[in-house]
Amino acid sequence: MDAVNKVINEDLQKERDKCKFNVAELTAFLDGGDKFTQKRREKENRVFSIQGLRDAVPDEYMSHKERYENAVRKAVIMHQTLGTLEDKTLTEYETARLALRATTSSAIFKENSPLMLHYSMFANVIEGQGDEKQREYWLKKINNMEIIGTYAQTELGHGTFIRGLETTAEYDPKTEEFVLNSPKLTAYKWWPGGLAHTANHCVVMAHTYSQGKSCGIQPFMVQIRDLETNMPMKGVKLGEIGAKLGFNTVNNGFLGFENHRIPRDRMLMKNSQILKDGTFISSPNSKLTYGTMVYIRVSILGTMANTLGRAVTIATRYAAVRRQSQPKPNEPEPQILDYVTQQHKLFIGIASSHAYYISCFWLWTLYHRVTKELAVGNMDNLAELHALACCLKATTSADAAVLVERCRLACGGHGYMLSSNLPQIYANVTAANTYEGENTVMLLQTARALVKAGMQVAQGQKVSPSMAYLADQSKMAKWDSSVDGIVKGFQKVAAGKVAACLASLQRHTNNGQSAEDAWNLTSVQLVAASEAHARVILLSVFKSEMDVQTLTLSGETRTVLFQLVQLYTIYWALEKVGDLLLPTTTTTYSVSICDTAMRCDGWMDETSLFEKSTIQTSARTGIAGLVLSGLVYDSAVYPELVHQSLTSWPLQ
Ligand SMILES: CCCCCCCC/C=C\CCCCCCCCCCCC(=O)SCCNC(=O)CCNC(=O)[C@H](O)C(C)(C)COP(=O)(O)OP(=O)(O)OC[C@H]1O[C@@H](n2cnc3c(N)ncnc32)[C@H](O)[C@@H]1OP(=O)(O)O
Ligand SMILES: Cc1cc2nc3c(=O)[nH]c(=O)nc-3n(C[C@H](O)[C@H](O)[C@H](O)COP(=O)(O)OP(=O)(O)OC[C@H]3O[C@@H](n4cnc5c(N)ncnc54)[C@H](O)[C@@H]3O)c2cc1C
Repeated sequence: MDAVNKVINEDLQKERDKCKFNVAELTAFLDGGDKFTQKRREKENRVFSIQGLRDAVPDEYMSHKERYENAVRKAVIMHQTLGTLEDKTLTEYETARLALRATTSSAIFKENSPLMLHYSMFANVIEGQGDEKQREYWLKKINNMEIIGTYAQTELGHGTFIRGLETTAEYDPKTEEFVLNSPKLTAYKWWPGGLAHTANHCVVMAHTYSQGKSCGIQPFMVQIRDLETNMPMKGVKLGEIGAKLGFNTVNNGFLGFENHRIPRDRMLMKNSQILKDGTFISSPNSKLTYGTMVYIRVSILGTMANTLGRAVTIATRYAAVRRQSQPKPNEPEPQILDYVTQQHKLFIGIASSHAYYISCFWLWTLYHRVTKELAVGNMDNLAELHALACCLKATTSADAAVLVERCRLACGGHGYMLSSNLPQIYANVTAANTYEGENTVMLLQTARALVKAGMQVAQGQKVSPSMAYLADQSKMAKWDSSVDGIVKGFQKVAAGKVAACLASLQRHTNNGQSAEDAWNLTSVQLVAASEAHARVILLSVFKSEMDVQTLTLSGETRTVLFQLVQLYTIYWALEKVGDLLLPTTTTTYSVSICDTAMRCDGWMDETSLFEKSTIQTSARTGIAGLVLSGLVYDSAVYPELVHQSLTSWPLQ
C-alpha cells in the first residue's frame, strides 16, 4: 500500500509542474503565516501517524453501533493527542484560526465526532453565558474532559422559534433549586449532538419562571448522566433520535425532564440572574442569550471554506487523472480537466472556498470587536453583527452545498461511490443549511435589518457601515465590468430589492393587511434582498481584504489570488445577470416579470442601475449586448465561460 501511495500519477504531476506561483507562500497566507503552517503540519502529522486512528474497516460496512463506538474510540485518542499539542502562547484568534485550518478532525471522522458539540457550543456557551465563578468552575472541567457536554436548545415542537420552547425551569425559593419539566412530547429536546449516549452534562435552554412570572428563555447547566454508571439521572429521560443523512457518528439525541431538580447556581448568570429569594434581574438585552449561536454562525463560514476546499480538491485531482473521449482523431483521450465545462464546474469551488476563508476571518474580527464592546455594556453594533452572521451563514452554506454536489457530479460514477468521500462531504454541508438557524429564517432576520435600514435611509438617517451603500443614490452611467464596478452593480441590485420590499410592505399595509401578513406576503422578495446583500458583502470583502492582505506577497501569488477574486465576481455577475439587467430593460419586460412571481412593481423608476436616458434609448438586446460584451472583453480570467453564457443567452 505504501509503495502504491508513493507513485504520483503522471498527469497529476504534470499539472503540479505547471504551477506558476509558490504553493508554500499561498499556504502560509491562508494559515496566517509560516509559523502557523508549521504548527498545523505538526498537528496533522502527529494525528495522521497514529495507527489507532485509521479505520480497519470502512465506516460504511459497520453497524450503527459499531460506527459510534469506533468514533468514540477515535475521539478519545484525538483528545489525548491534541491536548499534548496545545500551545498556550497563541492568542484566541490564532488558536481559532489554527483549529479552523487544521484538517485533522474531518480526516478522522467522515460523519463528525461525538464530541463535536462539546468542543464547539458547550464550551462557548459557558464562556459567553457563565458568570466569572461559573466560568472558572466549569471550563476547567470541560477542558480536562472531566465532564462531557452538549447544547440542548431545539425541541421536537420548536427549532427555529426559540421563544416557543416548552421546557420549563421553575424556581423554588424554599430549596433554592430550579425544577425542570418537559410538559409534553413536543417539549422534548431533539437533536443535540452527543446527547444520545456520550454527554453527561448539557446546557439546556428553558422557559424560566420565578415568583409566578415568566423570566424568558435562560440557559442552565444540567447533569444528565451519572459520571460512574453513565445512566440517566433521576427525572431525566434520554435516547437517540435515529439514523440521518449524515452526522451518524455525532450521536444526536433526545432529552425530557420530569421534576428534575438542579441548584440555583446552575443557571448561567452572566446576563440575567435569579436571586436566592426569586427576584429576577433581567439581562440588559435579551438577545445576549443568543450569543453562542452568533459565534457558531461565524465559524460556519470557515467550516464551509474548509469543507468545500476538500471537495474541490478531490474533484480537481480526479479531473487531472481522469481521461475521457477523443475529440481529435489519433490523439490520446484528454484529461477531463481540459474540458472547459469541467473547469466551469470546478474553478468556482476553488474561488468560493477562498472567498469564505477571507470573509470568515473578516467577520471573526468584527465578532471580537463587538464581544469586547458588549463586555463594557455597549450594544451599538450587536444588530449589525447579527445581520451579517445570519445572511453570510445562510448564503455560504447554501452555495457550498450546491458546489460540493457539483464536485460529486464532476467525478462521474466515481463521485457516487462512498469511497470518494464526496457523498459524506455533501451530507455534512447540507446539514449546515438547517442547523444553527435554518437558512430561510436566517435570511429573513437580515431582511429585518435591511428593511429598517431602508426606512432610515428614506428619513435621511445614518445606517450601519455594511448597509451604508443603501444610501448611495448615484446611478451608474454605464456598465463597469471591473471587480469594483460589478460590486457596485450588486449594491444597486440589493438596494433595488430592499426598495421593492419597502414598496411591497407599504402596498400590503395600505390594502389593510396587518404588518405580519404584509411581511409574509413580501417574504420571497425579502429573502432575495437578503441574499443580494450577502452577495454584496462576500464580493466586496473578498476584494477589499485581498487588496490589503496580499500587499507583502510575491507578484505571482497575488496574481493568482486576484484571478480568484475576478472569477468569483464574474461568476456571480453571470449567475445574477437577470438581476443586473432588470433595471436596464424596457418597461414592457419589467412589467411582465413583475406581474408574475416577483411583484416588484415600483422599483424600476426609483432604483434603476443605469441613467434614465440609457434605459429609454436602449433596446433590450442592446443593453444585454453592452453588458455582456463588457464582460467578454474585460475578462482575462475566464473568456470561455463568458463566451458560453453569451451563446446560450436567451435575450439575444
Ligand atoms: C479565524 C476565525 C475562525 C473561526 C473558527 C473558529 C474555530 C472553530 C473551529 C471549528 C468550529 C466548527 C463549528 C461548527 C460546528 C457546528 C455544530 C453545530 C451543530 C448545530 C447546533 C444547533 O443547531 S443549536 C440550535 C440552533 N438554533 C437556532 O439557531 C435557532 C434559530 N432561531 C433564532 O435564532 C431565533 O429564534 C430567531 C432569530 C429566528 C428569532 O428570534 P426571536 O423570535 O426571539 O426574535 P425576533 O425575531 O422577535 O427578533 C427580536 C430582535 O432580536 C434580534 N435578534 C435575534 N437573534 C439575535 C442574535 N442572535 N443576536 C442579536 N440580535 C438578535 C432580531 O433581529 C430582532 O431585532 P429587531 O431590532 O427587533 O428587528
Ligand atoms: C445535523 C444537525 C445537528 C443539529 N444539532 C443540534 C444541536 O446540537 N443542538 C440543538 O439544540 N439543535 C440542533 N439541531 C437542530 C437545528 O438547530 C434545527 O433543526 C434548526 O434550528 C431548524 O429548526 P427546525 O428543525 O425546527 O426547522 P423548522 O423551523 O420547523 O423549519 C422547517 C421549515 O419551515 C420554515 N420556517 C420556519 N419558521 C419560519 C419563519 N418564521 N418564516 C419562514 N419560514 C419559516 C423553514 O424555512 C423551513 O423551510 C441540529 C440539526 C441538524 C440538522
